[in-house]
Amino acid sequence: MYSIEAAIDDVQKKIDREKSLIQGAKAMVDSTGNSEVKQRLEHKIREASSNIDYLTNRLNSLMIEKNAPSLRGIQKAFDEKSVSSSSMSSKVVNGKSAFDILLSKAPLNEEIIMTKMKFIQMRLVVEEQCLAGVDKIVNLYSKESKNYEEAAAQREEILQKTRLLKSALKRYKELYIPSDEPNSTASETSIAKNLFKPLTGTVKLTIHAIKNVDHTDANEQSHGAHDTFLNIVVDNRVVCKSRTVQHDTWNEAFVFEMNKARECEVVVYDRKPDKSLPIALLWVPSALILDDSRRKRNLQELSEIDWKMNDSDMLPLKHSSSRTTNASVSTDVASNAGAAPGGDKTRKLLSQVWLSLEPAGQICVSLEFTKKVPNSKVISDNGLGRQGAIRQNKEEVISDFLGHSFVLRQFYQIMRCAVCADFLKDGSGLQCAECSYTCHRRCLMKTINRCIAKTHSVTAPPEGGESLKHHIPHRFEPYNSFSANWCSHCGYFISFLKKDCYKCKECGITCHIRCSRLIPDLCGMSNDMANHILNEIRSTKLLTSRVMKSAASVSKPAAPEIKSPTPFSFRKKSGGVPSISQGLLFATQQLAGSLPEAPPPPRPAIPAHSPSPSIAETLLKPEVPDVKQCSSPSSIASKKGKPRIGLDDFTFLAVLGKGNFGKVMLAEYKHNKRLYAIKVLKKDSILKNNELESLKSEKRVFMTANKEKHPFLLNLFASFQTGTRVYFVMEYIDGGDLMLHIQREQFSLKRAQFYAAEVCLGLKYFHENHIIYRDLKLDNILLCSDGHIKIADYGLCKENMTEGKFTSTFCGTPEFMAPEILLDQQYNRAVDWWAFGVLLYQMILGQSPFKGDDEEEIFEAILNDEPMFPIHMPGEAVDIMQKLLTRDIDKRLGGGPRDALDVMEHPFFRGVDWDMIFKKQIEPTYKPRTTGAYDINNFDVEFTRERPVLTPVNSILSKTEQESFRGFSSFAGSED
Ligand SMILES: Nc1ncnc2c1ncn2[C@@H]1O[C@H](COP(=O)(O)OP(=O)(O)OP(=O)(O)O)[C@@H](O)[C@H]1O
Repeated sequence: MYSIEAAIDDVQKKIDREKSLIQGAKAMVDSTGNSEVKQRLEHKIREASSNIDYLTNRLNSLMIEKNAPSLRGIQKAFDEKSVSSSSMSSKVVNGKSAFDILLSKAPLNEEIIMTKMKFIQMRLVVEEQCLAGVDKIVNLYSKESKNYEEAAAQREEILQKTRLLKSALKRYKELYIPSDEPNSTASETSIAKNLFKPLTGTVKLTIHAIKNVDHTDANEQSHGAHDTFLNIVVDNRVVCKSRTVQHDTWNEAFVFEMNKARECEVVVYDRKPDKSLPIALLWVPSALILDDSRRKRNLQELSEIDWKMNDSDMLPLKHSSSRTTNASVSTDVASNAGAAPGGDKTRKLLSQVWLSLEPAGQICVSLEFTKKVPNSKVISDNGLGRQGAIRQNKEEVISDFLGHSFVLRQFYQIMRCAVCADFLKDGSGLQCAECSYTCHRRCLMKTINRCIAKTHSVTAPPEGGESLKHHIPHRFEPYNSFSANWCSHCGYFISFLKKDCYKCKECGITCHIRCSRLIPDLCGMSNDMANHILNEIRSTKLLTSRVMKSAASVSKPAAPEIKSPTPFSFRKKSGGVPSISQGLLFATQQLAGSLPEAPPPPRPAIPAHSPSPSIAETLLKPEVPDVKQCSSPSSIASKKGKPRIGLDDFTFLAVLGKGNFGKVMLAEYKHNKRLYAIKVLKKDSILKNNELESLKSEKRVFMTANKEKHPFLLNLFASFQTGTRVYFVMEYIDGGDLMLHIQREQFSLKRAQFYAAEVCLGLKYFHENHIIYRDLKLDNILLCSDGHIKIADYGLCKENMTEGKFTSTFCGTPEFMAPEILLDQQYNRAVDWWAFGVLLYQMILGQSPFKGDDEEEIFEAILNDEPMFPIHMPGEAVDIMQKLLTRDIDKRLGGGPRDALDVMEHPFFRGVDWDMIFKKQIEPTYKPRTTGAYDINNFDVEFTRERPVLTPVNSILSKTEQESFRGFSSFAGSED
């Protein structure tokens, strides 16, 4: 149990210890004549003094906690306030580097101690794994063989490294002081969480020198000369060796490739005639390089921006730009992006910086990194640019076993199998999508826990199956420790000192408190033993049933043998895991079984409506027409007398836009010459990407928008389909989207506020109708000719999201995705308010709050960086953005039960008459210029220069697949 008195006592003892260390060292300094020994002792004195500083700080806060706990709250509130009110406060702006954790001069704090302990623990685990491997080799060969010798030497090296690491760990443990504040020190950085993120690129590492290391022969006689060399190790493979030097100075550069590598290590050796052993090491997990590379990029970009004020307008300008109009911002940005073909960019991460070696010493290095980003992942624009939305299909369930829905996952942490307690060596394993139970693929069949999501008891038997009747409950009690522990259920590393860990007093297993209810009551029984007993039960049962059967066969003729159902099933496809499309096909076949047979398809009609009929003819000829599609203008009226609509009724005039999912074209309705925007989606890609349900949902959301003719939501005129495509016929908004307009000119604060108010009402309506929009961005806000806006693109909407309901699909447009989506957590409508914050930031400041060269960097920025605001920006504007861009959903503006109302009441919207906004009675400050209905100047030339034709689709859909689109077509409210 934590007691402040005990903690104070503990810190005091630690301070005294450091003081006596200093005294001892000082006495030795006076008595030695060896300059190197002197230098090392002096370093030890400095180190102990810095430890005393840290410990004294901790002692002071403990005293406050003891004597005036109320002051602590005030202090905390003050700290928080000073962070939020400082508009320039940001990890990026402060220039904080991910390498700070390794800097030799970094003043100690709890975060550094915790992270270092985690680093060392992880490294120890890796060494442990290597040792196990080497041990196998040692046992395999005879003592005389060369392989044996090599393996034995390697073994000794690993043992020495382990000794060094353990001694470092001991040092940090001695400095650690427990705190009662929940999660005070345990808030892990993203680096600590994703230690094993793979990294691909080229590293240039220059080693300048080392100092203060414990050389093996540091005695009076050596006079500072040692034969020392370094190895650079990437994922346990030596990639570079340095030359041997005598005075710890190299100035040697090493260039090496990291290919999906997870760690890089510099190991310092003292060369000896018989064997050379490591004396110090530096461990750099890939996550550090990735994180620092991203921060450096953002710093560089920020340094190029000059925040200027112009009345109420904030204009971020680029130094390099001698622009007179805002339009050149986007040109600048675009050319900057173009400078990185293939996504390769070299970043100088460290320049002659001293980092800490473990267990003692420092190393001076310079580090450059050129990240290799696959072309497909490069974000083409550093500033504001179009970005398609992404939707990740749900991970494929590859096995249903004991109620678990196992998906194959790749982890970026060291994970432990819940069955055999061994590590997931290559980071891949099975995890239940429902309860997070994690195991090796090979251990699946040895699992004995049932998924609690499906039953109330973890050991309940499967239907007709066997179960263990043992109930020996674990005796769990809260546990805090420095040692590396993994959860016996979900397999994740248990964060140090997070007060969410249990350890069984009897058998010693550890788990998260939240996972403890999922662990079966089999204290003291190994998984192997449990399986053994289960097998015994099974064979006894089988034997008994055979005996019974043979007794019965004396009187009855033998019945055919019925195979007992297997308790698990792998969903198989030829050659392994089934594909999503196979799964879908299966689903649609199932669905088809419940649908009435469709009439045989009529002969395809050749449309005569396209601006280039010859192309259209060739394109459309092979199509299997829609079962309900009208084939000629005369068929506008259906059997029921309701009008029908089809491809023949439109003339395509121009391409207006393209997204990740479809293409939007301007089309003229032949019957009244009215213009519509038609979104065209290919059926085969809908099926291939498992997006049938979202297509249907998109249409239902259109219906919801149509229902009230909401002023700020795009309405649907009709929908129809051909054999290969589906079409949404939408009202045409001729002013273009806000992405185009912001690239033309910066919005004034007033203009941004006006658009934000209208968007806010659109979101409010969606949320009231239990829809989360999930794709708010400038590209999806269209500007009408009267200057008002309409929200478009309902492709990512999630319906039925009543209050308190959560969902989990990973989707959105990278720069706008809320942290909870990125963290794979369950999320709710608050994600729309996060995106609203990003949108507001972009509209007001003309750039994104979270930037990166690729998706990965953007995601890291969203999870770690604080957005920056110009110093002169009005307080309410900063405040609303900070409140919307709050990572904690419960604290996020709009995240509460009052939803939009809280946003509408924020001082940023002070003076806004929401009723007048809704009735469009506020005159917009800006109206897009158009010369007439057919003017497409408000659309990106990137799209409008394309020919408005439908490209050929080669695939032919089966009847069942066609059937799955039944019900899509509708016109003026009528369904097919
Ligand atoms: N009704 C419309 N009137 C005018 N232009 C439109 C209309 N609907 C869409 N657009 C234009 O087409 C572009 C792409 O449309 P949309 O966002 O619906 O496609 P998408 O494939 O779903 O895109 P994303 O990948 O962003 O989800 C829009 O950014 C806009 O410029």
